[in-house]
Amino acid sequence: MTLTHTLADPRVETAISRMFKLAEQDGTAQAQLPPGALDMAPQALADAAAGIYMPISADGGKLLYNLVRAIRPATVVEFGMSYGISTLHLAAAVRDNGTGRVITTEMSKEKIAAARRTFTETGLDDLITVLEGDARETLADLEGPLELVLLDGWKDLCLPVLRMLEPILRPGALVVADDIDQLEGPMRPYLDYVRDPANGYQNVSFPIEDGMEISCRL
Ligand SMILES: C[S@@+](CC[C@H](N)C(=O)[O-])C[C@H]1O[C@@H](n2cnc3c(N)ncnc32)[C@H](O)[C@@H]1O
Repeated sequence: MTLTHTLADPRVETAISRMFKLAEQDGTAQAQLPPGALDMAPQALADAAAGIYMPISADGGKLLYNLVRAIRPATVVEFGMSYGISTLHLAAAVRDNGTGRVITTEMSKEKIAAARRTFTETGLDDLITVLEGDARETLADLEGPLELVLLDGWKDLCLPVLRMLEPILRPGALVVADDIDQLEGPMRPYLDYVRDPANGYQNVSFPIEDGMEISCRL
């Protein structure tokens, strides 16, 4: 007997491959960012980077799918949706769990419009709530407990967003942060925080492409 899963659903597989293919042009789009773009305010940077996918890696997506399958969270929260590649992996796992939902956040209107179309095309839209605007505001009143959080927005905001969600993380919750190798500089305050035993996390750096830090709330 062959068991199947939602990542193998042709609608989902096609959308993910299409977006990974388009993301191969990220380097060209990135070169068009104005000088000093990384010093821009979060919204201005999001608007300037609207053409850039910046996705998790293919293996990172599979890891997220497996984590969600194993944990069976009632709510998955994502900081930084972009065009929704990671969101589709999370939602596919929620679909296969038969329970749960994904709450994701994005501040680029262009990306939100495109991602909504993709979520509808893939039939996963009923599981995904897109919160539009700055995650530091849109996630501020979220109700817990949270069992799985993906942090993939602007790197300097990962720590503030984690600190905001920390009171509603349930013991054993996993927090996954992407790009810890490639963007080690901007991620430094976040990594220093979660790796300090005084702050209540058990960590592992997972060697997938640009590196993912997986932190378990104690
Ligand atoms: C690295 S990309 C996310 C990639 C996505 N997780 C994926 O795998 O396809 C980061 C995204 O986070 C968004 N973002 C950054 N800071 C944000 C904030 N404060 N609130 C909401 N979205 C934010 C950016 O606009 C950008 O699209």
